[in-house]
Amino acid sequence: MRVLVVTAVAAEAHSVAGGLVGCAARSSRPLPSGHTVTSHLLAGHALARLTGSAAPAVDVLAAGVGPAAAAVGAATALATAPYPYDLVVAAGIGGGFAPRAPLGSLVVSDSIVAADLGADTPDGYLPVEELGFGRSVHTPPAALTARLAEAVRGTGLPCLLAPVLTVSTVTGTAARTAELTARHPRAGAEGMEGFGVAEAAAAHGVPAVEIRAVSNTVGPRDRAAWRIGEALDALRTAFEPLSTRIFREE
Ligand SMILES: O=C(O)c1cccc(C(=O)CC[C@H]2O[C@@H](n3cnc4c(=O)[nH]cnc43)[C@H](O)[C@@H]2O)c1
Repeated sequence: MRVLVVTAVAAEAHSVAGGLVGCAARSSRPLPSGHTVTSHLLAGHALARLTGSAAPAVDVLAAGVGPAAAAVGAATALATAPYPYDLVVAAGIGGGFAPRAPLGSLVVSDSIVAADLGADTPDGYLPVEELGFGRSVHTPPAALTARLAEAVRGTGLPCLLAPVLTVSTVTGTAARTAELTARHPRAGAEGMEGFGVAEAAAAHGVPAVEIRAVSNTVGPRDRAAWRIGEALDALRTAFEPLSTRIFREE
């Protein structure tokens, strides 16, 4: 399986790469945007065994913060890759919805939702579907997300299979948290890139999934409570079983 992992920032990309068991960076491919895709060959990867080539199995890209940067980075990587990808993963730290997704836990997306892609009206929020154009939800393959979540749980880390919201503005008030929770009662996490990555993947006919390691709780802003280091460690741990099990499949 060839996998493109898209993070926002380099620290997240390093955590992902650090979790890819038994491999180091093999090559890097600069994109016209100035970003770099770093390629990793998983040890014993079946494709490499078959071809004898150093074909990369997992490519990691730090594309920038926000859905637009993520979409541009992912789309450019997909369009310029010398081989087709089988899966795109949006990965990074994120806000967790309490009590479902505590600090340091993981959330695997059973849907990737653009939570602010719509219209505000006196009668409430309308998603783009109700405005008559576009889409605000991508649904990853259920069998794949179940296996990803199960693999992550095997590390001992709590892992929720739930909707992951994409927002352009980090939630920082109780009122906004309540609004999002009312609209998405099962939401596990929010981030700022997943929907952009999923749109790019969909344009290339490749399935996409999002994985968030919870660094902070969605709610009133409290910088002292952020656990970014813990979340980056959890992200690294989560990618270990993905690289030893799921990504090795043909
Ligand atoms: O200044 C703040 O209050 C604040 C709170 C949380 C996160 C930020 C960021 O600038 C990080 C954005 C970056 O990290 C992801 N992320 C992490 N936590 C959240 C969150 O609670 N809501 C949305 N995104 C989050 C995000 O994907 C970005 O890549 C600032």
